[in-house]
Amino acid sequence: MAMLDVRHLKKIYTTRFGGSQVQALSNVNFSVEKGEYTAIMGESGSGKTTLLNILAALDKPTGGEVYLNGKDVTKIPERELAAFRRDNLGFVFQDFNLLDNFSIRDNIFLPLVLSGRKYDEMDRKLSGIAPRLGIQDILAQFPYEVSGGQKQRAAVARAIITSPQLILADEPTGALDSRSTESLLELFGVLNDCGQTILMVTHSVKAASKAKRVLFIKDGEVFHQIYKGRDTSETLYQKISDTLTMIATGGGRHE
Ligand SMILES: Nc1ncnc2c1ncn2[C@@H]1O[C@H](COP(=O)(O)OP(=O)(O)OP(=O)(O)O)[C@@H](O)[C@H]1O
Repeated sequence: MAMLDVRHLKKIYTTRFGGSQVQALSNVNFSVEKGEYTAIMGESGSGKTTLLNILAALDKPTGGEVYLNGKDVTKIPERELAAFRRDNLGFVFQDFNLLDNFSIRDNIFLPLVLSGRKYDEMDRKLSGIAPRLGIQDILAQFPYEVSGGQKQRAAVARAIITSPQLILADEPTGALDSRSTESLLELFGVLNDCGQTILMVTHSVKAASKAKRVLFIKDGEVFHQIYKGRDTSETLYQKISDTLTMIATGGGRHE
């Protein structure tokens, strides 16, 4: 059984007043096996964020199902959603989403605090991951006192401290300079090598070329996908660029 199974996903937004409708997703189908590292690409407005929000159970689809380890996340009752997300998913966002009034340490602890863990346990978990992320020296500092790259590393620590089934990343390198981008992508690679399943929405060909598989969304469907296989990141980079050019120039479906 696939870890994540997305079936016939459809999302139609209806504007509040005029009743005009936007079809953001028409029929999205794909699955992700445990341990995969997948990037999702597509032109602006192609429905990537909509898809990620539905996978994260932050929004409901108009139709279709999303199974995470056999459980349909679209059917989880509202009152169970926060706990479901906390127990199963790790999030990494473009703008880090750290709380300014919390130290880096407390930001990282937050999901564990919310699920009622003891301080000793939280501290033990953090000691296990902080050196790998290179953030041991900034744990007492506040988000506004550290660099963008450090903030994103703290956000990754917060995402993995609960040992989530799946990391969902939305444009994680979008606010980073090239050095921090490089280091974040390296970190995702290491996490994936250790078995972490990652799904990342990105506009960056560079970021996507570090994944093991790239899905392209167009017109609300999965239009094409590329597996890295034995290719180098450079070869994958070229294949992604070619596909994006084809999409932008209205090329035909490739599957
Ligand atoms: N809340 C909403 N109400 C109405 N339409 C929406 C809403 N959110 C998104 N849309 C529309 O749905 C479509 C898909 O949007 P979405 O944000 O998922 O695309 P995206 O691929 O993530 O774009 P980008 O790369 O620019 O972030 C777009 O046409 C967008 O205008």
